[in-house]
Amino acid sequence: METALSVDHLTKSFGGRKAVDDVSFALPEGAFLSVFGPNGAGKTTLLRMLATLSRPTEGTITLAGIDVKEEPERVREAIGLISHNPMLYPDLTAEENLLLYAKLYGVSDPQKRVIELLDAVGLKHRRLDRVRTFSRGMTQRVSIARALVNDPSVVLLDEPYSGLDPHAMHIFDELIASVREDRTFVMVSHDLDKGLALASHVLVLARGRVVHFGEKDQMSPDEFADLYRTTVGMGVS
Ligand SMILES: Nc1ncnc2c1ncn2[C@@H]1O[C@H](COP(=O)(O)OP(=O)(O)OP(=O)(O)O)[C@@H](O)[C@H]1O
Repeated sequence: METALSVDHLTKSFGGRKAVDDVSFALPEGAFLSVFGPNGAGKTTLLRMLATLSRPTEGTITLAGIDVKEEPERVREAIGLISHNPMLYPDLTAEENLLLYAKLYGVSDPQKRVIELLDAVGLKHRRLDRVRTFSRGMTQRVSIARALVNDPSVVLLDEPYSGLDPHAMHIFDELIASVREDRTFVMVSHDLDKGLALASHVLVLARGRVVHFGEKDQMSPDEFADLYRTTVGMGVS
């Protein structure tokens, strides 16, 4: 199986402090990595480097065979990012926002793709409303549609469940299941149950370092819960 994502000796320093400290792991195509760890462990910093939003201080990231430092534009075409920032224009409608991204990525038949995506996230009926009139959960749903507009091979998710009600969480789970085939996922989550349910691989960080990386099935849920408790006990960095 092809390697979808390879992270080698990755470090990010802010001032003298290492937020991510010598992290290495590799994921095969189609894997779903859940990243866990206490506040300040370096999860978002890691995800931001994968998303080309932050430059590594040391080490390399190879995503879909492309070196992130050398060709960040090509990497951006291969990824979709769902984060706390919805990356939407509040004064544009849901449809206008998605059309903008679809055209930016050169999607063929953008109108059709946008309607499909809005339908998939349960917002087709609100497509002509401005995003500023949406609730947080609805905005999050448009943001999920935005992240999938370019049909990315790697999807990066930072706490995707935050702000979603149980119904929207269910829609999100179904959406992920429906787009999961042939894609690789990296998801930062504080929700152990949700994260483990989706994961094929698990990464636990504390103080920027890898505490555990492996296939989910290498450990029983109880063993994992014990490991996580110990990690959280390592505290905020
Ligand atoms: N732009 C920045 N400038 C300085 N320090 C930063 C910056 N971004 C993150 N840090 C520091 O890096 C460390 C890791 O932060 P990060 O946001 O990656 O943690 P996290 O695991 O995502 O935490 P949380 O679970 O609270 O979201 C923290 O000590 C944080 O203060």
